[in-house]
Amino acid sequence: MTKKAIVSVYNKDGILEFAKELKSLGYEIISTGGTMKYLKENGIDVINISDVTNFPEILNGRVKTLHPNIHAGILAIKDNEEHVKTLNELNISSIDMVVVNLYPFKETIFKENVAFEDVIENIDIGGPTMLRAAAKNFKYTTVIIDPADYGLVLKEIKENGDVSFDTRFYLATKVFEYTAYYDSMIFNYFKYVRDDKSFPDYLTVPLEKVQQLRYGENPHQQASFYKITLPFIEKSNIPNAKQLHGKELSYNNILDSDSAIELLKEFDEPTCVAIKHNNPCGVASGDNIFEAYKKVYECDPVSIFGGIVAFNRKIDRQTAEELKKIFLEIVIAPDFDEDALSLLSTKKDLRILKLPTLDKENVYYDLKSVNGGMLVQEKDRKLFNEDYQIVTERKPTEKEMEDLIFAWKVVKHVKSNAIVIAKDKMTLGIGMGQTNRIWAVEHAISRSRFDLSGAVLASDAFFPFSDSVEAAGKAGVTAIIQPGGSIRDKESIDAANRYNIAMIFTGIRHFRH
Ligand SMILES: NC(=O)c1ncn([C@@H]2O[C@H](COP(=O)(O)O)[C@@H](O)[C@H]2O)c1NC=O
Repeated sequence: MTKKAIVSVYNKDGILEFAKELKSLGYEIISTGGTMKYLKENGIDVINISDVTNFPEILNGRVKTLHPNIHAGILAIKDNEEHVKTLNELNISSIDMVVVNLYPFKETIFKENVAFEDVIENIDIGGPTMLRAAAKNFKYTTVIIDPADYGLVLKEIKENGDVSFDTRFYLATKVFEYTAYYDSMIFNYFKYVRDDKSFPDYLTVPLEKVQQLRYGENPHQQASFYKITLPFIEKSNIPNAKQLHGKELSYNNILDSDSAIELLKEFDEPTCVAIKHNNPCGVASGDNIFEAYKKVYECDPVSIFGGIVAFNRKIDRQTAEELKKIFLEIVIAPDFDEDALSLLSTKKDLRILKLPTLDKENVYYDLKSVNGGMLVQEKDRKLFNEDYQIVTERKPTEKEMEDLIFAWKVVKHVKSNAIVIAKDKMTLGIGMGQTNRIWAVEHAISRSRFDLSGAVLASDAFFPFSDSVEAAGKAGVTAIIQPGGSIRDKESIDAANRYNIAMIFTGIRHFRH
């Protein structure tokens, strides 16, 4: 019996050549309106889908292939006598191949100012229905969703007379991969339009591969990088950064760049951030980014080696000249002066990334994987409560207050237990990832290269004992910012008063695990 293929494609790339070859291999082609017209105009004889359904395409194309004559033809188990008998009785032809790709939902939602009606019309219904039916019945039906697979299918038919089981299984898997992704975009888009910020019972996230990575966190681990393809989430992130120069990004580069960008977003004034192993090793604000970078370098000239450095202003030649002096993995900025870029580009291996924006609106859920699951939370985008309290006898001076806010912004991005000591909008000591708070304080003090007199200290969570305040006081710290909330707060406040330290309770903590 003549084999039959349904061809109904939005993306017509390669379809002419494919259809021509299919015909020459003895297939009959059944097509929908636009596809039929295109194939016929190009000299390929096809059967109108309406001649199979005995029904016109109606409702502006909303219903064209949704018919039992089509779906029974696709879904019948070809070696099941009952199924074959039913097809014969109802005069339904068996379908051997389904070639379908879908309305461009993603491209539509990414259009600027797109009308919701347009979005709705670009939800393909008939296409996924045929694809899913054919993919379910892959033992008997070949299904092609991706034009890249036309060649593979033709090759197998030419060489073996049919498509192999393995290939049909592979093609069916691709269908479910894509239709799940497609539906996930629709679900997230609807939720967004409804302004629904709840945590759904079933969470699907539309993720598209950006890059097959050379390896994961370590060279023996394979890895890939995916981006969320939703138009309403902020663009100031690593998947949207444009690489202007250098080797391809590694897994760890992507993680560190993400941390750098997220920290940078806390600041409006010219600021530079240096990240090493996912923690800041220097952060500073200044009148310009050259000054900010010089301060960052001074914070910790050892750790910055091989680090990631990010700026919230365009990079000029003077700053590029400084950056060029040391080995850095990545430089990130919203833009680069031409001469600065050519100077940095003389460093063969330096990766240079340009950020499209630094906006911080509409973040997607914060997702973190655990073995066998995913933790989902809101992103930590709050800095402190409006009603923060000054709990000591002495209030912070205006200068201390500026430095306290600076240190608080930084400590939010340091792995817990986290302590940041800062002065003149520059980190002087950072204690990160310690298993108790006093060690984080001691680390921040002992690793500092500076005299800490007049410096301020930020702690990401409350002090359980007064020992941290004592250590800070002895080191010369004059003001502290911390959440408060310990049952021993009074002991910390008393210690602060003894050292004439001004202390603020923010009422909000910033653990980062
Ligand atoms: N409504 C239907 O029965 C239906 N059947 C197939 N489609 C889609 O229509 C498109 C092709 O249409 P045309 O051949 O008219 O250009 C394909 O993307 C296909 O997935 C349909 N359209 C939307 O649901």
